[in-house]
Amino acid sequence: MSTTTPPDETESDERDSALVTARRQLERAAAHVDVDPGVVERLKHPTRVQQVSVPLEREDGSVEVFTGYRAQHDDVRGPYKGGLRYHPEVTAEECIGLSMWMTWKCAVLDLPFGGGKGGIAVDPKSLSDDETERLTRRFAEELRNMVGPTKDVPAPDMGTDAQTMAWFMDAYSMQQGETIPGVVTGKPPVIGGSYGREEAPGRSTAIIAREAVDHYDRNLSSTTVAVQGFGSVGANAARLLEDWGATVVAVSDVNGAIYDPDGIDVNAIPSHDEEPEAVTSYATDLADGDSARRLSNAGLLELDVDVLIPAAVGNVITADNADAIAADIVVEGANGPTTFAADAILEERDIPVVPDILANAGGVTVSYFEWLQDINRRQWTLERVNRELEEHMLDAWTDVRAEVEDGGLTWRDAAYVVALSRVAEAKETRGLWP
Ligand SMILES: NC(=O)C1=CN([C@@H]2O[C@H](COP(=O)(O)OP(=O)(O)OC[C@H]3O[C@@H](n4cnc5c(N)ncnc54)[C@H](OP(=O)(O)O)[C@@H]3O)[C@@H](O)[C@H]2O)C=CC1
Ligand SMILES: O=C(O)CCC(=O)C(=O)O
Repeated sequence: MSTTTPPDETESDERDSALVTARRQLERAAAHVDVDPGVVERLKHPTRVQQVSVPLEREDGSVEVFTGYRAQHDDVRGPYKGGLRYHPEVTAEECIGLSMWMTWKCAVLDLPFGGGKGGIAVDPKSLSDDETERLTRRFAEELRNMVGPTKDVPAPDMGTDAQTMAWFMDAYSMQQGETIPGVVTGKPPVIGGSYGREEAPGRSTAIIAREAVDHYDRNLSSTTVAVQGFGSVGANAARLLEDWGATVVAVSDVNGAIYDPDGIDVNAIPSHDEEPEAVTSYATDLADGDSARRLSNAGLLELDVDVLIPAAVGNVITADNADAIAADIVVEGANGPTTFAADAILEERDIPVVPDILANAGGVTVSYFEWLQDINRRQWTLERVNRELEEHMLDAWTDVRAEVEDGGLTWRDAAYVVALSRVAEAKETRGLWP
């Protein structure tokens, strides 16, 4: 057993950074794994973090300089892997925490990757398409020495999409003097992207929610679901769960939520990439007599539903509202939606939280399929992608469930135990210490 002391669970702050939360989660899980404490200490820190200035010529001719980051946490199992986020609150500390979660996510899914994450502190809604392209191309130039198909492979995250990846790939390829599709994943299929990547994190969240419902002896057709966020993760998870028979009673965008106890037609609402902020404008467009009503994002989290899927930003379930969560099961579609203190409160209240590093891992799993397709210069069908994704998710679910059932662990601790064991074994086998 590790000699690492589990942290005090009563310490709480909803402003905890992703890094603080990720370190506490690691310390807690390490107490359940026979791992060298030196390895755990090393894994609390990234290998490196690059901060870059990204100058942008705005449409009016002025120049604005944005700050970008790329955090590389660990690569013992393979190249660093993880998304690029465009959001005003991106910081070095957030990228490090998110890169730690990528290390665990890739290990839970047994993918040959380590963890990375990056982004630019910018509001993407304030940029024209041309400005986003110029910003992305310059960011790719600044990161050119860090990234590459065998070194570090970025992908989409909040505020970025397939087009962003296409610009990044093109800028990198032009610098290298040859076309290198495998430098990023999540590209459009016409330039080496994989079918099914865009909906994959939502699909895996839906698969894991379906398995969790079954695990707790419920039937999907009598399951109510509330989903926060209607982007790549939230919209796709909501639509699939509805297709599979669940009743999605609430969804939200940045401005608020809509709620209808009889169910919302989630296919009728554009997702974030189709039309940002469409959920609340859909509510405004509802004809008189429709039963859907407006709710705040905080109100959505407290609905009495079978399954709650936070799929937008981090730190939304905190010590302040964990006592008010009325869902029977929480499935994390977003990265880091539950603070460390909230986790302890939900555990005390017997509300299972199926963690991000398992539930939303479909994104990086299909990124892995895309990387393989790029190396082999051969495209898979959507049917094959979805079939293999389903298999990978069910294998990971089975591995994590075994730790829950055999070890009496929470779902988060169980996922960490699976991941940390694999990372630690790789380090010991390679002789890389710490
Ligand atoms: N994309 C990916 O491949 C993966 C993403 N994730 C994680 O999932 C989460 C969502 O990412 P993704 O779906 O890609 O993001 P998108 O940018 O596609 O969509 C984000 C959604 O969240 C809404 N939103 C933004 N801010 C808030 C807020 N403060 N409160 C409530 N809703 C908000 C947006 O509303 P609006 O339309 O109004 O702007 C939009 O509906 C993030 O935590 C991300 O790290 C995890 C795995 C993979
Ligand atoms: O597809 C990837 O490489 C990573 C996606 C991502 O950033 C995530 O899973 O949080």
